[in-house]
Amino acid sequence: MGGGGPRNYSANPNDYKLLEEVGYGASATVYRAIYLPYNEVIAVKCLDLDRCNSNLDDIRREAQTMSLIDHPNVIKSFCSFVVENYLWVVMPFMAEGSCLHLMKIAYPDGFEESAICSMLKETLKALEYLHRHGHIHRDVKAGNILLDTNGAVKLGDFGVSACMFDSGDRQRSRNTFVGTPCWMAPEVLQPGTGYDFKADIWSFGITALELAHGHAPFSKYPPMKVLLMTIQNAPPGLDYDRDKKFSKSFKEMVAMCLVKDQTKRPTAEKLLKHSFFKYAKPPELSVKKLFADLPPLWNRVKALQLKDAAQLALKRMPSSEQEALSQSEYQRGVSAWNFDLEDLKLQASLVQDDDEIQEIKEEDDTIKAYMNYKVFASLFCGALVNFQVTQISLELFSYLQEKSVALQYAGKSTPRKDSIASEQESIGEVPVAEYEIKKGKDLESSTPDSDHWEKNGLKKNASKTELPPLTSDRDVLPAKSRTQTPKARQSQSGPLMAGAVLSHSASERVRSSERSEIENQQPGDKAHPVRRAPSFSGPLMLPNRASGNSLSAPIKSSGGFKDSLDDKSKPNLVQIKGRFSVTSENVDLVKDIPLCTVPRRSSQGSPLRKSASVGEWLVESKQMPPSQPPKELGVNNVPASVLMPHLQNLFQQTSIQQDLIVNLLSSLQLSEAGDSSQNGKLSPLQRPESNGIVEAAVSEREKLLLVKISELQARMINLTDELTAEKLKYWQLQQRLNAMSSCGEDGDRRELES
Ligand SMILES: Nc1ncnc2c1ncn2[C@@H]1O[C@H](COP(=O)(O)OP(=O)(O)OP(=O)(O)O)[C@@H](O)[C@H]1O
Repeated sequence: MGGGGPRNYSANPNDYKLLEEVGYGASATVYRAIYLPYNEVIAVKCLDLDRCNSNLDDIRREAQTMSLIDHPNVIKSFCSFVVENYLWVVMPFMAEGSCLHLMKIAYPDGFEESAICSMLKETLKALEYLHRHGHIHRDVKAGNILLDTNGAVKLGDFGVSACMFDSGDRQRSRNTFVGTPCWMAPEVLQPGTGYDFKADIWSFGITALELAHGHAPFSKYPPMKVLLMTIQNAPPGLDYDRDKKFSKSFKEMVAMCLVKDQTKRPTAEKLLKHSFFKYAKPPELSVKKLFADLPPLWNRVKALQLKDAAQLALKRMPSSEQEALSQSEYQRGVSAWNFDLEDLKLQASLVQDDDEIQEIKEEDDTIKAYMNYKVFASLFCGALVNFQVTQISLELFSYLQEKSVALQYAGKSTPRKDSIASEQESIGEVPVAEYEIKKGKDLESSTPDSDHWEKNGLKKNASKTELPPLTSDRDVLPAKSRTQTPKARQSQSGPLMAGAVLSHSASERVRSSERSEIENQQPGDKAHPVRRAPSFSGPLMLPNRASGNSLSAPIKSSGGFKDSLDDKSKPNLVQIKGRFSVTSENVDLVKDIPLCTVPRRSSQGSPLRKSASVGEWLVESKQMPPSQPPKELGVNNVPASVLMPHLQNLFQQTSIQQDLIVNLLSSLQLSEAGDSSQNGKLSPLQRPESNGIVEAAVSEREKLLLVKISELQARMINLTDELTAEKLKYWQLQQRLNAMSSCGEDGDRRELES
């Protein structure tokens, strides 16, 4: 597919030299790149097709649509083509990144009104154009408003990632939607009501609040709560007291957008005439100055990623789970939500209030929480809950494994081990404090190692032409950026034409199996290590982003999006709670990590197990000498802030173990004393014997007690194993039930169809 711009861009990946990563989303990583024939800096968005499950013909169609877009405020694509399992989309490089990035790095409390006004006006122009041409964007948010060095503002994420999730099925009524809950209009969240381009106006209003406050309303809540609040609460808005610094017209404009009744929301065209936009300054004046003193985009992105990684590492501490999940999701600006609204509402109805969420938080025990998820899911085992969060569930498992590994001090390999290591390595190299932007420029000193590409099995451009500096003296490559470069194992590339697309379709059909493969791939084989960093709060890497994100969906009047017709493509969900779910695709993982993540005692003897009685992890001190540092944690490289909670955790567990032994000892002593007195005898300890005899008796007694303790421990292990086995059986039964229920539904549907 040739470019629609004044120049043509080839579909040969060798003509492109990928440089630094400048952004990442749910299923794509964006790179600054050079188009070698023109020596021109461009952006390449590498969309991981394995992470999307939509019809590639639709992708082609949407990509074509995107190339036809011609508006100064909408990012267009020059061309797009498939490189192995990635769709490369070539587009103009927006050197200052997204508004979200800018806020995160330098304006955490939002921008001043004049800048917001300019940004919003440009965005609104883009929406007006898109709506006029029959498109809904569906993902308007600060993360998709892109800025150029001259202050130009463009709406991004149009039709590319969006189209990926919008299969041809969208013409049929369906019930799934992809978007970001905080920005989603109530009618979008309410199945059956249907929505149209006015949904973009709601998102636009939310984006206005986001730019004003530095975060979207409800962003600190988990998605189900956001869903409920959006539907049930009064619309958010600028507060007349709290937001004193903002003008009345700004407040009014926002209020007009955030009306629940979509028919009462203004069109983009009408909104552009609102008094708020009347005196908007040109963005070259109001926006350009915002990034005057900032380091280059890629260094900002790198700093944010490192900060994010550090936060994620801290978040692994169980106490901060829930909120952190939501926050990080939001902070990463990712919109990979895909859920069946009916089912999600079912779940949401169970999340009654903050107390309940708090309860989960306070359990402070991921294992326990995981079991709650199982119970939760069992309530719905017949209902086929389709909250597809395969990646997150894998990450949850990985996290659990990591937690076990960290506690074990043993070198057992886990699927995530390498990514943790690399994450920790990064953290170790750049202290958390340095992530702050005030030191962001330090990152510029990191330079790339050109062999690194090849070492990592990543794409290295065929051309070795040395290029003169292309943008500015800021064009310094960060050392690690290439590890995030997508691989092109074979250059099976070419324009995104039917042939290429169809040839790829075969791989699409085996995506489920590939997904698990992806999770198990070797470290050097990773295309996006940062994006896949183990995290509770990472994007929902969905196997089936089957609808929704595209602005190129034809404008539909109310009434669509009712039936979910793609249940078959959805893996059976086994456990679910919030964003965590275990699908049948995870069965192997589940087996690898025994249910409840209670490590079975292997022939070598696992040093870690779960006590059936105290519900806490017991660690056998013999097998985990305190002096030995945990290998996986890479003590030397991990900041104390990251390590401390692990150590505290460990300390706590060791104390519990000690307490348990002391209690056992005293209770045994008591019972023996009782036995002896009952027999009318003094216990050996009470007999007036010589010291030597007493000592011998005491040591004999200690031995006995130790034997008893061992017996008790062995019993506990057996009980735990039995419990695990029972849980496994229970889970298998649940699986069967699910299968039966989906068979029944299929049968019903076929009957209805016939
Ligand atoms: N042309 C571009 N120039 C510079 N940076 C870009 C460009 N396009 C995207 N980015 C950056 O990359 C990030 C991710 O891009 P994009 O939103 O298109 O990916 P995505 O996978 O569709 O994300 P999501 O769907 O989660 O919003 C953006 O937030 C932005 O910071």
